[in-house]
This record gives sequence, structure tokens and C-alpha cells, in this order.
Amino acid sequence: MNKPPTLFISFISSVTPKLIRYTSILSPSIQTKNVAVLGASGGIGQPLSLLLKLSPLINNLSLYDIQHTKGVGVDLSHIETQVKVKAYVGKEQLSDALKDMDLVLIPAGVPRKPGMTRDDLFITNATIVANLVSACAKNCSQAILAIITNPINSTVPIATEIMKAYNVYNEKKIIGVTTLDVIRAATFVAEAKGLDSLRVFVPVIGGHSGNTIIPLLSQISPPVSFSQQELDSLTSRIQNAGTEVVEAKAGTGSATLSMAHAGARFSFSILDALNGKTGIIDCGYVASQETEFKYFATPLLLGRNGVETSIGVGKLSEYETKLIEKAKPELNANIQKGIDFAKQYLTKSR
Ligand SMILES: NC(=O)c1ccc[n+]([C@@H]2O[C@H](COP(=O)([O-])OP(=O)(O)OC[C@H]3O[C@@H](n4cnc5c(N)ncnc54)[C@H](O)[C@@H]3O)[C@@H](O)[C@H]2O)c1
Ligand SMILES: O=C(O)C[C@H](O)C(=O)O
Repeated sequence: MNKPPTLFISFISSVTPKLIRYTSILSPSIQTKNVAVLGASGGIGQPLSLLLKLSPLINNLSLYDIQHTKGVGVDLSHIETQVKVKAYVGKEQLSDALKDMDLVLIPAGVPRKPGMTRDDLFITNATIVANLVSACAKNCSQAILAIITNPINSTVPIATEIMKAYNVYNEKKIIGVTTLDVIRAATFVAEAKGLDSLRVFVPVIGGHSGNTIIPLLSQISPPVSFSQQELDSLTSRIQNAGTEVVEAKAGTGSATLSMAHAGARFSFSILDALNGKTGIIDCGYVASQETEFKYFATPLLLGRNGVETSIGVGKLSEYETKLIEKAKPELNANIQKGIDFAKQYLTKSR
């Protein structure tokens, strides 16, 4: 049999394995969408933009940063796919970068260095996210906002408060991207158990920092059982995987390539769902109705309008219930810090 001339990348986005294609061949049924990357010249922004440039789901790709987007844009524009790339640089071009966008990915901001927590980034990144989301409220209020900038536990509440203040808040459309936790969990579990990582799905709930990252190893698909020692070591590795990368990079940044893949994978789930594909499930950190937390990551059912519904946390083991208890103080404090910051920011900026 002849092999198709395109590169196939398979991954799990739900319990059913699914194939995602990076290709220049367009299916007539696909309605291509407009996607912006804010922070497009960065360690995540550049490879993420590359992966998006290869997607048949995208029409226009808008690259925005405070520096270097021109070069990134020209470079990407030479790739022979149908995606039209436009580069924007500096605050005065931000509005144009956002016009008519369906999906806005935000990886703008500083990354960790060894010894830092994600919360240490708040002082710089909170204002960056608040400014960018304010511009989204004014220029593309209907777009889905996918927030990558850390600390996610706080930047998603900031984004929500800003959209509310502009009267354009839609809870279906603001999502903190936690896909990297899901990818890592599948990789580490598969390595430990000799499984095919592309066929393993581990739901990861909670937040996106240390103890607040809660892998549900009791709900893996297909089911896997663990000794207590395996549970402890896998949980700890998944919770500290970001730090593992930060330490290995020794002061030059945090996860960029795996995050670009995670961001692209999440984008394709969203774009598939916007196109009317049903049954698309991916984890994300969102405003929460069904948990005791104001924001919480769970598996989400995605649809034409963004998040259709949270799938919830399912039946938790005693071990996982304890992990949630342990996460509570940090997650609640992070959330409140974001809400308080947004209130002050809005008072100052109006
Ligand atoms: N959600 C996750 O799982 C996850 C994973 C990895 C990294 N991150 C976070 O993503 C963020 C970016 O990481 P990185 O490695 O790409 O950093 P980086 O420093 O390599 O890139 C950040 C980019 O943001 C740009 N930028 C700064 N201020 C801006 C503004 N006001 N408007 C537009 N662009 C602006 C910079 O010019 C730079 O190009 C960090 O906060 C990091 O902690 C999140
Ligand atoms: O660890 C970091 O600071 C970046 C990111 O949140 C990650 O999980 O890799």
C-alpha cells in the first residue's frame, strides 16, 4: 500500500485515540479559523507558531510580540502551507493583530529560572496578561482566549475579571492551557509501565503549579494499577516536571518545545470543536461551577462555542482526595491573588 505523503501525528485527546494531521491538503468541510499568538517571538511562541502554520484548520495566523515578530513572520511565510502569516510588533499594532480572531493564544511573559516558583512570575506577568486581555476585550471579544502565561492559577482569574469589567465575559471562552501536564502524565506512566504513550490518557485536574497539579492515576485509560511507591513517585514527577526542565535548562528558560506541542495540540482540539466535531475532550483550567474552587482544571467537553461543559473529576481515590486537600490553600491563594490584582489594575486603568 502506498504511504500518504503527509506527516501523521497521533495523540490522545480523550479516551479514544485520534489522529491529527499536519498537511497542506484541505478537506472541503473544514471552515478555517483565524488564530493569534501573543508572545510569538518567544521560546514557546516561535515553535508554537510553526506548528500552527502547518495546520489545515487555520486561515490567518497573526503573530504579535513587543519584539522580533517581523523576522519570525517572514521566516514562517516561506513554508508552503495555505496559512497566511502576518506579523505585528509593539503596542500600537496590537489592535490590528487581534481583529477578527477566533482563537488567541497567550504565551507572552517571563519564564522561570532555577529556584523560582511560578508565583514568583506574577509580579511581571500579571500586568502583561491584563494588558493583552484588555486589548482582546476591545478587539476580539468573541474569541476563545487560551492562556499559557504563568502563573496560570492566577492569570486565568485575571483574564476573567478583565473581560467581566468590559462586559464581554463568556465563561466558555477563557481557558488556562494545562495540556502539558496531561502529555507529561501520559509519557511518564507509559515509560514506567511499558505502554504506548499515544494510547494512554491520564486526566490531570486542579491547577498548574507543584502540589496543585493533580494527576488522576486511578482514572487512566486504559486502566493501569500501581503500587503505593509507584503512585508516589509518578505523582511527584508529574507535579515537578516543569521544575525538571527549568533545572536542566539551567537559567535559560523553562519548557518551550514540549509546551509548543501542547499548545498546538490544544489549539487543534479547540479548532476541531469550533468546526462542529463532536466528542472532543481535553483538560483545561477554567472557572468552576461544580467544584469547591473558583477555578479548577478538569477534562472539558469542547464544542462550537468553546467549553460546552466540564466532565468533572469523576470518582476519586482516597489518595487523590488527599492531594486535593493538600492543594487547597495554594490554589485558593493563587486565585484570590489574581482577582485582587485585577481589581486594582482596573481601578488604576479607568
Ligand atoms: N501553561 C504551561 O504549561 C506553560 C508551559 C511553559 C511555559 N509557560 C509560561 O509561558 C510564558 C512564556 O514562556 P517562554 O519560554 O516562551 O518565554 P520567553 O521569554 O522565551 O518568551 C516570552 C515572549 O513574550 C514576549 N512578551 C513580553 N511581554 C510582552 C507583551 N506585553 N506583549 C507581547 N509579548 C510580550 C517577549 O518579547 C518574548 O518574546 C512564561 O510565563 C512561562 O512560565 C507556561
Ligand atoms: O515550569 C514552568 O515554569 C513552566 C511550565 O509551567 C511547565 O510546567 O513546564
